[in-house]
Order: sequence, then C-alpha cells, then structure tokens
Amino acid sequence: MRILEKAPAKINLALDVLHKRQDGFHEVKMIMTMIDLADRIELTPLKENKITISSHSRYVPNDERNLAYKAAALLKERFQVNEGVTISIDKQIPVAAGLAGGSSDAAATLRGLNKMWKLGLSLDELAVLGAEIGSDVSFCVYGGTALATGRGEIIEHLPAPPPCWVILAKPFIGVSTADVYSKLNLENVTHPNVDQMIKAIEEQDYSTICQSLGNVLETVTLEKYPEVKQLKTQLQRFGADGVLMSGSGPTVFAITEHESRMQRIYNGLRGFCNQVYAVRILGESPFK
Ligand SMILES: C[C@](O)(CO)[C@H](O)COP(=O)(O)OP(=O)(O)OC[C@H]1O[C@@H](n2ccc(N)nc2=O)[C@H](O)[C@@H]1O
Ligand SMILES: Nc1ncnc2c1ncn2[C@@H]1O[C@H](COP(=O)(O)OP(=O)(O)OP(=O)(O)O)[C@@H](O)[C@H]1O
Repeated sequence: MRILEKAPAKINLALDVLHKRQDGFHEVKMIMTMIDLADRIELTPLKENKITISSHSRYVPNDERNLAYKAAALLKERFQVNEGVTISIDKQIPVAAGLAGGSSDAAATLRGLNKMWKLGLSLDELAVLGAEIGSDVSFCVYGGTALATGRGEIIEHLPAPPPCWVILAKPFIGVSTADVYSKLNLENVTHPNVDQMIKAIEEQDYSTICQSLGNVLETVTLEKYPEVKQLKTQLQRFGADGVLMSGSGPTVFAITEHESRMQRIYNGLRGFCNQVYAVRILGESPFK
C-alpha cells in the first residue's frame, strides 16, 4: 500500500521567548498556524528491511540526517517494525527558511507510517514521539492553529484565524535556528502580547491579530541580515495589514484580507526577492 501525506508549512503569528532553560533550549510561548504551501511525502513499502529516502532538492540531505528518515527510524526502533520503506519527498517548502519544512516532513512521515505499519497510535502519541525529533514536530503532527509552549512541544489547540492571504518572501540566505537562539539577548527585546493574540483569534478580530504580530527572534536575524529588514519595509510599503518574520527567519510574511492587495504585494515583491509565494492560511487541521 502506497501512502501520500501532505506536509504543510507553518508560520508563527507570535513568538515570545521567556528564558533560557537548564537543558540549553529556550522556553517559548508562540502561536503557530499552517499555510497552504506543502511538501508531499510518498511512502512505499520496501521488501528489504531498511529505510531509503530521496528528494530532488539539493538543499536537503538524502540520508539518516533527513528529519523524515529520523521519523521512520524512530517508529521502526520503538515498535520493532521489521519492514522497510522508501520515502520520497516532493520539496515545495523553502529549506532553512523558518517555515518548519523539515519538521512537517517528519510529522507527515509519522502519520503516514502509523497507517502503513498499522501501529494504531493517536495524534497525541505521535506528537509526543515527534518532540524527540524536533521542537516544531509536535505542532506539525496536528496542524491547524495552536499555542505552543515549553520548548514548543506543548500544544493547545486554537480556532482558525479569520481567512486571509499570506504573502511569503524568502531572501536567498539560509538561517540556522540554533545560531539565532544562541545570539538572542532577552534584555533588550520587546515581548509580543501573545495573550492578546489568542483572544483576537478566539474573537475573530482580524485587526487586533494584525496589531499583535510579534517575534522576538527578529532582534537577532534582522540585525545580522539587513536585507530581511528591508523586505519587511517593502511589504509594509506595498500596503500589507501586518508583516512579520516567521520562526528564526529569514522568511518574512505579510497578511491581507483582499485579493487585489495580495496581487499588488506579490507583483511588487517579485523584483526584490527570488522566492515569493501567495497562499491562504489553512487554520483548521486536515489531520483530525
Ligand atoms: C524557531 C521555531 O521554528 C519557532 O517555531 C522553533 O522554536 C524551532 O524549532 P526546531 O527548528 O524544531 O528546533 P529544534 O530542531 O528542536 O532545535 C534546534 C536548535 O534550536 C535551539 N532551540 C530550539 C527550540 C527552543 N525552544 N529553544 C532553543 O534554544 C536549540 O539550540 C536547538 O538545538
Ligand atoms: N526533510 C527535510 N526538509 C528540509 N530540511 C531538512 C529535512 N531534513 C533535514 N533537513 C535539514 O534541516 C535544516 C533545517 O531545515 P528546515 O527547512 O526544516 O528549517 P526551518 O524551516 O528553519 O525549520 P524551523 O522553522 O522548524 O526552525 C536544513 O538545513 C536541512 O539540511
């Protein structure tokens, strides 16, 4: 049985860091939502008892370093599965972009192999396993919209934000998440009001959502890469309702309710940036 799983990207509508923990990770409080830009994972049973992986992207490792490979290896080892699988990744999400592409591929592999190997695990159980692979994987297992706390693995589901367009602009640089967290100085950051963002989502208050966008990691990435800051300014100039960097960057996103405004921002940006996407917020989870 061949299985196809969609692996959507996420954006962070709000990202606050509370403090550095003893285990080296940072305690976060963030709002994540999925967008309609997705990798596609194809899982095919293999006669040999091994995992093989392929993708056409030259930025993604095709070996045991791939997060989708790690997901398969984790399930195989934990549940003593004596079957093999070929994982083929149709990579559409930009890599090392702040969009959790690798994490979503791992989450999709967990969901898909749970079906293929008839493991009978719930999404909650898969999310706990996902946290062993990376902090963003638990959210990606569920999809939808959520408050994520702890190091990102404690998930509380939220309703979908009001429908809107998201224009993504990815400058031609890759950013290391570990590097950004390590350079974060919490003494001079403005913390976003995450509780206000939650209330605004619950009340479907689009304008307060736009006002509550905030990401403390911008202090590191915008300082190091002035082109990311310039992109934010451009997006604001083209008339976006709200503009923010996603995750550790460097992707910047703009939101707007109107298709005509989306077109204006999208067309205006194409001269400035080689990777530009106009997508919808998915909001609701397709994986329930
Ligand atoms: C920036 C975000 O993408 C926002 O959603 C996440 O916080 C990062 O999630 P991720 O890429 O899945 O991160 P992981 O693969 O777990 O960790 C990569 C590195 O980032 C740092 N890291 C990550 C998450 C966290 N809460 N605190 C950290 O300090 C650690 O140095 C870690 O070694
Ligand atoms: N399936 C995968 N897809 C993309 N990158 C992968 C994958 N597996 C491993 N990687 C490695 O992980 C690194 C981060 O990739 P990814 O695209 O997930 O970053 P990101 O979008 O910044 O993630 P996050 O927002 O969760 O921090 C890349 O440098 C890449 O080499």
